Amino acid sequence: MKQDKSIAAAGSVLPLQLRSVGYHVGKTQLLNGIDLTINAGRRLVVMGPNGAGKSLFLRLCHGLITPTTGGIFWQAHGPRPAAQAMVLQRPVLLRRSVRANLDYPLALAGYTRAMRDETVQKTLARFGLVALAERPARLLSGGEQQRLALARAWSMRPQILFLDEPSAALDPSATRIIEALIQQFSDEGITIVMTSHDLFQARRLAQDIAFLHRGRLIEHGPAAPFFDAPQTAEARDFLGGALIW
Ligand SMILES: Nc1ncnc2c1ncn2[C@@H]1O[C@H](COP(=O)(O)OP(=O)(O)OP(=O)(O)O)[C@@H](O)[C@H]1O
Repeated sequence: MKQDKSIAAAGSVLPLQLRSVGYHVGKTQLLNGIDLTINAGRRLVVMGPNGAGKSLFLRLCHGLITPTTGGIFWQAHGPRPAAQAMVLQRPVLLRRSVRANLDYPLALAGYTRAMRDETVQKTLARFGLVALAERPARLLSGGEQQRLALARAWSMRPQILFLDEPSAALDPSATRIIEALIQQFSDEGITIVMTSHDLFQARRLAQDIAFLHRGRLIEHGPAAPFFDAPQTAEARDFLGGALIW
């Protein structure tokens, strides 16, 4: 089942603009002076050493936390609640069946019973989850749980998907499946913003890179030039394996 691109076209929430965004807790400045525009249809990978602020960046964009300085601006229509979704490294699943995990957010979004049944069935089929539909979601394997989390996010027809280390806890075969799904979402027109520790994964998936270091955005642009000729010493060290925090 393909996403209906006309929905995105009718009321795009993108681009998403971050203007002088900062975030501090107490006296500690965790993110500082971030200016960035996230354009529709791109795959942006946020990179940087441990503690650079990658997860905070995603949480700010998604609206889980609010900048303490600057602002985050969606395109004029404002984000309808389901226009953006976030999937965490360890997905938060309800203590209920796979089917119920898919049904619940659709019910919250006001889908009728008939629409929910149809959407859930199509989503189960699309993500290879039919045989697992009645299983308790929390008993699925790590790879299956992540697939369910992506399926649940996708079923809400988001225009932009934030993924925080979507395959960090997974083995290579589960990682391949998650990467293929991300690529398919992108092909369907969903904008992807994800963090990754894995340089190989970033090379496979990124069209654009945002490189954070100590809470600052120090490189941002197309992926190929970043990997071939990073502009900053920090990015060069990071790519060479020398910069770990
Ligand atoms: N609520 C908070 N209060 C204080 N410090 C925080 C808070 N949230 C995050 N931090 C700190 O902010 C910094 C950035 O955290 P963040 O989780 O964004 O890093 P990250 O780049 O995702 O790191 P990693 O690659 O290790 O996952 C870290 O030093 C973290 O300890």
